[in-house]
Amino acid sequence: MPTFEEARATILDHVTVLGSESVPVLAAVGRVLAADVEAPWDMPLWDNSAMDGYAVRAADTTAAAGLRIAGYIPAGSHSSDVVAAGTAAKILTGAPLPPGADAVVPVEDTDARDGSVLVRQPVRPGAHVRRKGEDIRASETILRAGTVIGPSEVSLLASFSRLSIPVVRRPRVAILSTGDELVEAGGALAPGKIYDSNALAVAAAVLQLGGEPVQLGIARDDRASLRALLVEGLRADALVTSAGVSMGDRDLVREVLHELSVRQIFWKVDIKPGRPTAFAVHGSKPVFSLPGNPVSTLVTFEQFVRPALLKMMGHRTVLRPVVRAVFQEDFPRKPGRVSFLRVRLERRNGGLLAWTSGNQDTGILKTMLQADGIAVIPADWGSVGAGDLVDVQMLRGGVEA
Ligand SMILES: Nc1nc2c(c(=O)[nH]1)N[C@H]1C(S)=C(S)[C@@H](COP(=O)(O)OP(=O)(O)OC[C@H]3O[C@@H](n4cnc5c(N)ncnc54)[C@H](O)[C@@H]3O)O[C@H]1N2
Ligand code: MOO
Repeated sequence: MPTFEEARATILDHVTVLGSESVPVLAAVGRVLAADVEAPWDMPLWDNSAMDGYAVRAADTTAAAGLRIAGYIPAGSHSSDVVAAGTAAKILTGAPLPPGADAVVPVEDTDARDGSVLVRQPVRPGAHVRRKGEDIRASETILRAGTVIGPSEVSLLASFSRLSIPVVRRPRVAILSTGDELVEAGGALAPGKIYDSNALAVAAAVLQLGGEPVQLGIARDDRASLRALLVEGLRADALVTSAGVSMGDRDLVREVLHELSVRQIFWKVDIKPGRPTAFAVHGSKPVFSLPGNPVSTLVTFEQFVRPALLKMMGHRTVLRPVVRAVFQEDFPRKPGRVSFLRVRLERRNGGLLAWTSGNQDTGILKTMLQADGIAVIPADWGSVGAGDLVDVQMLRGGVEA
């Protein structure tokens, strides 16, 4: 049976980055650039003023002489009139520097009167001038493949009028619930039946990381039903099933997958919850069989499916940030397997404190809702005590304002 780390590493070894597609820049937000982007031209395109003021010859400003105002260049216009010795041109921020000028004097450092301007302090050549190409040079690589597209990247692309870019495809993730007890949410319940919450929970998790969920519905605990839906699911980029993988005599998922030539890589991981998790591949497509208890489904998705899908989408950062926190209670446990504890976090005096969010049974969904993170307790630890330092995977970013 693989350890937690072995299982996660094995999964990541078996998945590869999907192909790419060209999409509009706004549709690319949060997605991963699939090819380097080069600057088509210099940025700025030409020398221009960084201030509202006067374009001058720096040499003219050494004597406190008045310069005749010989032109006006607002943003959006340009002038090819040379700024001759003893003259200045009024200029606004962003406007191209006129020929002859080599510096800009901000308006607040001048006194203008009767068509001429007095510069109070000498300025050096280049003062308040944004040089052609000072930000970016033509043909420079401005974005590297692997970059996650956000507002700064979009700003850069828009400044070059680049409206579409190649990004890694979003995985289509087929989702299958299994079990005779399940009824699709919205349907009528009968004795012994419960609503299928896992399918929507997994779909939500897939959406949250940028994938495209494909709902297959519910397979019954018989071979024919499972087979039909699993075949359909294997057409997607990845398949996630829930339930039907433990010891019950009706836990048929792995058997039917095997009949469909899906190669099992492992079954069962040394973790709690989530031990019956299975991982298999169909060609290069990953197939995750998660345990059915809704908390186990969410926790194992988080630990195994999320990093794999992020890798398929080209992300290099596939794991949650981990923080160290001081545990605030006693949690009895025996050494053996890694435990995932749902914890609340609080920042006090610059340090992080962690409490369990309540009952840790896998039948208790409420404590998943109340968790800020998942504390990962190493396999060889015994009981966790107040004061112990624990590593916590952050499920939500940011802090309350
Ligand atoms: N003899 C053993 N029994 C069990 C073991 C074991 O090692 N030996 N492991 C237990 C653990 S741990 C888990 S987790 C479950 C996992 O079993 P399955 O993945 O086969 O899932 P089921 O038994 O079908 O269901 C478990 C539980 O979850 C509910 N469920 C299932 N699917 C959904 C869904 N889509 N939406 C909402 N709830 C769902 C189901 O009704 C059960 O209550 O096995 C233990 N047993
Ligand atoms: O995997 Mo079970 O996941 O411990 O509830």
